[in-house]
Amino acid sequence: MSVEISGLTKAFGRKQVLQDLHLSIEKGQCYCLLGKNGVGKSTFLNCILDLIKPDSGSVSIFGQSYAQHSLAVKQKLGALCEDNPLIEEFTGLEYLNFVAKLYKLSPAEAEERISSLTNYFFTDQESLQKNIAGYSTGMKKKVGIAAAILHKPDLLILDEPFTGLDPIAAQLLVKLIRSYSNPNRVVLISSHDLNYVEKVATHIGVLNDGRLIYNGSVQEFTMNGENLIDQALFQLLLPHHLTKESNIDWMLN
Ligand SMILES: Nc1ncnc2c1ncn2[C@@H]1O[C@H](COP(=O)(O)OP(=O)(O)OP(=O)(O)O)[C@@H](O)[C@H]1O
Repeated sequence: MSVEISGLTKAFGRKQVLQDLHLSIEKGQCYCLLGKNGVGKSTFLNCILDLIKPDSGSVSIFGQSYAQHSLAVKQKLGALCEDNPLIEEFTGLEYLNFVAKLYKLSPAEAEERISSLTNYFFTDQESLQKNIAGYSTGMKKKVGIAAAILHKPDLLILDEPFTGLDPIAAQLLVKLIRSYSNPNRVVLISSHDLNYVEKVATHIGVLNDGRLIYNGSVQEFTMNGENLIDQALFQLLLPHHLTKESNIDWMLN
């Protein structure tokens, strides 16, 4: 059983963002979705999360669909969305305890998991006692990631998880994603931070013009490590760019 996406299509007005997209992600994979700005990565993840209704197509998560098993499916997934909505009037700790209650964690489980995640991610524990409204973007992101992972979801979806994190926090997140990945779970990430993608991905998907123009293992994508992921991506998306005449010479002098 895996995450199966079949024939997913979505347009906003006249803009066709996703076109008949098919994808199967197996348990054990850390699948990283790449592509240029505005190509539809967040739209795709939001369709998988049932936050956006596709125009057509279906999503099945470990054999279950939202139409038939909405609650059961939602209990199996955890997500960091791109806009990372939190309850800003709460403190970081209040918010995490609130999420723990939503997922019906016992008080002991909640306490253990929240304290381990906050100790892991936050050097400044005092800030967790303050309202989220005053947090920096990176601090909010760390709270969002902790909230997504608290109930140990089988499917963890992280939209741009590295953006806004300082290099220390980003490295900690790499370690956390690697520890979290196991043969019974699926991790699905959208990211532009290819240095970090390189460290966590087992599989790569490249979205362009509404379709997946690449879907396969990292080894295949990088030709067994001959290329870095950014080189492979550049070759795929802009093969002629490097040889084209530069039109930015005006800024040289
Ligand atoms: N609610 C919406 N209404 C209208 N257009 C939308 C909406 N959401 C997204 N779009 C459009 O759909 C396209 C895909 O947006 P999306 O945010 O999915 O791209 P992305 O690949 O995640 O981009 P980025 O890498 O910049 O975050 C864009 O052209 C965007 O303007």
